[in-house]
Amino acid sequence: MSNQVVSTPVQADPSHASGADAATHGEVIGIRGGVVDVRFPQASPRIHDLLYAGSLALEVASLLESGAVRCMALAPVRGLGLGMPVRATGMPIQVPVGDAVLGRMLNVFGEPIDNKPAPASDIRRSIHQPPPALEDRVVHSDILETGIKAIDLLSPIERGGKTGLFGGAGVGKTVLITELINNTVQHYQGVSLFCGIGERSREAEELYREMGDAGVRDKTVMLFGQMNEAPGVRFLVGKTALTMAEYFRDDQKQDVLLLIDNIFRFVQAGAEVSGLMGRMPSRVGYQPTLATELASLEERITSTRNGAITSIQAVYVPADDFTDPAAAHIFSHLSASVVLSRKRASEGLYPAVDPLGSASVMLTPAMVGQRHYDIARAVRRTLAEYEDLRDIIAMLGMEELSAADRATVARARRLERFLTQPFFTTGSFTGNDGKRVPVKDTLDGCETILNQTEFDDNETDYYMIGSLKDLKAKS
Ligand SMILES: Nc1ncnc2c1ncn2[C@@H]1O[C@H](COP(=O)(O)OP(=O)(O)OP(=O)(O)O)[C@@H](O)[C@H]1O
Repeated sequence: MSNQVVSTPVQADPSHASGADAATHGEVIGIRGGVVDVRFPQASPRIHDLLYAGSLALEVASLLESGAVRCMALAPVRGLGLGMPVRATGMPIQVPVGDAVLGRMLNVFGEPIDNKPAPASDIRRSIHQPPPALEDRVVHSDILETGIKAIDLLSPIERGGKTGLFGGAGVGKTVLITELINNTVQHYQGVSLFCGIGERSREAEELYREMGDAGVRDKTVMLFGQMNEAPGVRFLVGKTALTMAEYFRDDQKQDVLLLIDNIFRFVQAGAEVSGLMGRMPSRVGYQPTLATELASLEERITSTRNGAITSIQAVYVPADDFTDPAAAHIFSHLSASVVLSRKRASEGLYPAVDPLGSASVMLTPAMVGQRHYDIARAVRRTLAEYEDLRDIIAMLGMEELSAADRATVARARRLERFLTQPFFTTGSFTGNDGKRVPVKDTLDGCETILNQTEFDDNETDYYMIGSLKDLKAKS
């Protein structure tokens, strides 16, 4: 199964059949990793055109002098040599769109990697599209409930907006995005697209199986350009996903849920390509075109009068440094950010959502209601006060605290534990059955803890439960 995902078949060469003329023929004049230079003696192709050197697909990335072009290779360049002939197709990568791609696992060309025949769609679209015009965009003011307590309470997801799941290596981004798929896709009125960029093929395989088990594969499209694939593929697969999402939104007038794991790998692939293209690196070694490349993808993820694209994107944060230019740029595109903290993960407080670092534009009284807003603020305040008291507790012990501070600590520790939650997707290795908690129960639970004055119960009873009703069952 996993070797299905890792394979990088190339798109059937359309110029082959049509008998391309001399103007479409060039030769390889330079190879530098995944970047290939080609000279065309007559008319040179345009930016984004697809070329073929044998069966190796290339995409024109920039124009050089005297009919030469610089291209990204879309598969390993092994076997390619200087002087080899190259054919231009005269068009960009075009992928199938529409119902035929539903239930399928595809690559950057929209070709199957699930051992089934190619999607039978008459409609193909170029993967390079402009973002919708400003006047066509609409802002939705609706919340997508996830059933995950920490997210629904502190960083509600905007329907038609973009949410980022930020975190360093191994803090639970993939687990969280898989749980979000499990909790939202089944209840979502529309289609879902999952785009795997630069992650492990094993995760793709697991996801494919889980989608099948959850019975949601039929209204989901899965696209992969994984870790082992050429940087050009990792750079473009997000655009393939967007092209399919745009068709569902604009032509079929459907709402689309777009999940991306991991958008940082798109930036990273751009940096790899940029280095090979010979561009001077910019801050922290990133490509000088980071902001425009990211915008070319993010600006297309938007809602119009036709339908909404709600996107949830995992964002790897290198070395847990949130000032990293890639993380900072991605952050600026989002309406909600869920920050995962290594400290909480190391304490086993999963999902490791940082209550003080996570935020959402939806967390206002007008959007979530005054009660939700007040409870979220009180939870944050209590946890922030506990953070401040931690050093004193570490040095002097709990005994030195005033009665009021001791009550704050007791409430905060109960809140921290109450905001953990068993996941459906981790049930097999934690032994805890997953729980989907309605936001009403989350608010009731937090309110009860915030109003608590007697602390004779056991704080560990609050760990890994769903709503407070489970606490009674547990004790
Ligand atoms: N909600 C959870 N419940 C229990 N364990 C979890 C949970 N989330 C994460 N973990 C543990 O943390 C490990 C890493 O999680 P995950 O693969 O999601 O991290 P990641 O942030 O995607 O990592 P990477 O950046 O390396 O891809 C999991 O294999 C699991 O053991």
